[in-house]
Amino acid sequence: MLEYKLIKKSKDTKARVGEIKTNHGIIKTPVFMPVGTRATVKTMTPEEVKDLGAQIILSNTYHLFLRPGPEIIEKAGGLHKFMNWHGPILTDSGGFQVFSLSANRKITEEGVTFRSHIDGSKQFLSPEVSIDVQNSLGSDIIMAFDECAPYPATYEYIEHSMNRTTRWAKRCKDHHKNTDNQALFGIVQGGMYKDLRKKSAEDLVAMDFPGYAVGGLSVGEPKDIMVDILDYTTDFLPEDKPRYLMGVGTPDYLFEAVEHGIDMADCVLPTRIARNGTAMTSVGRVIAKNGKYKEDFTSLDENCDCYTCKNYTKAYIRHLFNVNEILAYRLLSIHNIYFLTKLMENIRNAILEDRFLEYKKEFYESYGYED
Ligand SMILES: Cc1cccc2c(=O)nc(N)[nH]c12
Ligand SMILES: [Zn+2]
Repeated sequence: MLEYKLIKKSKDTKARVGEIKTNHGIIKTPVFMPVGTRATVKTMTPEEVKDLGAQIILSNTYHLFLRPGPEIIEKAGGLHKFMNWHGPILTDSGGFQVFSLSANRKITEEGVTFRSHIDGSKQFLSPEVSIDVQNSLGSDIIMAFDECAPYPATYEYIEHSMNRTTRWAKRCKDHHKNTDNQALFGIVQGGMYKDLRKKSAEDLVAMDFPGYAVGGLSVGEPKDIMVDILDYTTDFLPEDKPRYLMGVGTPDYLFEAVEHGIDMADCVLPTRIARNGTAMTSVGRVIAKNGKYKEDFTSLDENCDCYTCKNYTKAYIRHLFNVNEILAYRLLSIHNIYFLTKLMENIRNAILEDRFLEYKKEFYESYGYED
């Protein structure tokens, strides 16, 4: 049974520190969750992910539904056993991935038909199918089946989509039986329209979920709109439940999320940009694969104590990218995951010591953000 404990609220912002108790351990929040889309955090072993400070990882219903299929993971004893990760796991419900990955998708009240992006086969996901798949996976936190509406979108489109997502949330809740072991989170939608965000949040809170996600943001909207909608929306979410902002993972967005009352965030960025040769460092982004580092024998980030920064130089990492060595992906993934999990740990400590805004200012100056 999932329980959230609010430990401290910051005085001058909506930032807060808490703990989420799950069957697979306690999560200290605020927390950044690395994404392991297809039952692996790309190029990392679970032991490495754990050593980097990650407390909970994500996996994806859409991908695992298509390959290897929920039956195989259920036969393996569930996702924890299958991938040898014994901490908490959160699975997304599949809706978002259908819209971002598949072709020929058709949304009806019943659910979504689409063509698999792998072999073009006809597939169907619905609130009930999504819950059944997540139940087979055995994740600790499961997400309601929703539509993450595109941006920009008309008020009429968002209103219709949001109300259908609310009806789908009710179907998820009615269908979900394994409530002791899997906490179902509702996902607030409503696009960039405050009255629709309010209605979505209130309708979901009335269904009394154990936690709430804010979806439909970081979908291409300007940052100031995202922050404004997020700040407005979290006011309608209960203080005694976890709040999760989906799909956010750059340092500035993590600071903004925490500042406006968010406890959990996830993003593929740290491992995705790593494979593209980019590192997030204490002095901003470093394009480590860039030829200018050919003879730069300094560490990737002199203020970082991760395995990569302690043992390798920019010149070596650039060499690995230059000759397409797989170790390049691993070394930058190690650093980027550590960087974001460490950042959230530092943010948590700053809230506990009543210096969140000072820490944000200090980090922004060092990273090169304008506040
Ligand atoms: C992964 C992700 C990112 C961003 C937004 C969303 C969303 O609105 N709904 C779901 N289910 N997932 C999302
Ligand atoms: Zn490092």
